Amino acid sequence: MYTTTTNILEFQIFDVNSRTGFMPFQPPISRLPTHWELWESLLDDARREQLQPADKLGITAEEMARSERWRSRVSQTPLLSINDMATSTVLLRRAHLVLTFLMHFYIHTIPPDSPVLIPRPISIPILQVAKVLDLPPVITFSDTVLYNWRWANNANESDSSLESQTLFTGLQDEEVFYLCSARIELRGVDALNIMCSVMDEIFCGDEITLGRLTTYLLELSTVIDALKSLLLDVRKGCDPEVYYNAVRPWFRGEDSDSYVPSEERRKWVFEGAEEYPDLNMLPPDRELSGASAGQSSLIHALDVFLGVDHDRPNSISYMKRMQRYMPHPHRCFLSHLGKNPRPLRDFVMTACSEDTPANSAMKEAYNKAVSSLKEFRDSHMVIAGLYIIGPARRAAEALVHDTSVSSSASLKDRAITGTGGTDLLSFLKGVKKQTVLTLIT
Ligand code: HEM
Repeated sequence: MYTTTTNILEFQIFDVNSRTGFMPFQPPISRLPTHWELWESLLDDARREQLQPADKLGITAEEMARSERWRSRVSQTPLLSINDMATSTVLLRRAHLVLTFLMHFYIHTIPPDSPVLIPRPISIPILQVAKVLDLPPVITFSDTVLYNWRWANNANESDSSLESQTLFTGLQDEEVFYLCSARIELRGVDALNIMCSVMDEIFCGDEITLGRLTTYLLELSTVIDALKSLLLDVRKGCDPEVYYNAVRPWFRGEDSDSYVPSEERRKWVFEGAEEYPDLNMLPPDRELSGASAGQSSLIHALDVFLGVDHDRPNSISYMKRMQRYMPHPHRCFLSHLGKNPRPLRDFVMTACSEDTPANSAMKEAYNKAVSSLKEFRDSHMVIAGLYIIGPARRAAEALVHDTSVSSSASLKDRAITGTGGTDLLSFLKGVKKQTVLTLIT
């Protein structure tokens, strides 16, 4: 039997809140209880000591030595049990955040020519926590954004008073970057509620449905326009060079150095994982991508709802892959939304077979919402150019002029030819093209 996806109770099943959307209604905890204090204090140390990524251009011997001392402390930390948190989602989420921040500090401070071996005090608990949460053992959008905020100074619940809880660098640029996404998630709640109303309307399908649908779709377009403005606001406090050179390096995944051939990329080895065969929750292809707002369930929900199809015939699409990095209930929400037996686009197409003013108005409103999503993606491409492609080119040029022995000739060649810029642009263009193809002509 058809059940509507739309009421608040169903939202709750999928851990979606009618006021905060994919962000939890209560701010996440900012520190684990004393039993796991060792993890929190190692993270405090990493930030206090301002550890630097080992491949930072011009890193000093003193900075490398400081990182090495910190890594040695991590390796000597006792292995803490997660048994006492296994039934608490709130604790598990903070544990995933703390352990993945520790893990990324650990990995990215290892000299570029040394293997990546994640020591047991981190590898075992992160695999255990990731298994219970059904998340990969790598930093995700949920760690940096969804479960990483609080209201500033206990202020009112207004999105302008948000703060991040945990940062790699302590820089304002990093916080602005995370909060840009957080504000989009909160503003997007209106879009989720409109989706509910639209689906209810289609379900009822009475005479005044078309008029109401038209109004809702125009509202949706306005909300998506607001998301675009919030995205562009990232430029107000996040400097592109700082983002690219100081912030982004920390949340790179195993596959992030796209200019390095995959067979030459360093594998991340989780020490002791073979002793826990039931922990084998890594995706079959061992993919461990870094955190990305491409993992935002909100944008995926807009795609699914409007009928933007990213699926590919013979391979799993980027968007599908990113869903593995979303909290399990949100992944289920998207899947549920995708199974809606009365998809909006089909409904509009069917209605449009009959040429009436009401049908035309609805089609126009639908196309306006899709166009707003396309324009969001246009702006996103501008941002990607500003924050990644430009700084990547400049970093590659600096590397070429770097005379230090640490930068090998082949690395310099690769960096200049393959900053990922061409791939990135053609990928983002492809996603945009799918959005444009969704318009109903
Ligand atoms: C400075 C800000 C941003 C930069 C530099 C940036 C960069 C990128 C990059 C490089 C990708 C390609 C895939 C990847 O590496 O994961 C990507 C994909 C994506 N990003 Fe962003 N992004 C930013 C902000 C955002 C925000 C705030 C959102 C929305 C919450 C967002 C949503 C997406 C989505 C949905 C994709 C998948 C492709 C698409 O749907 O067009 N991004 N982003």
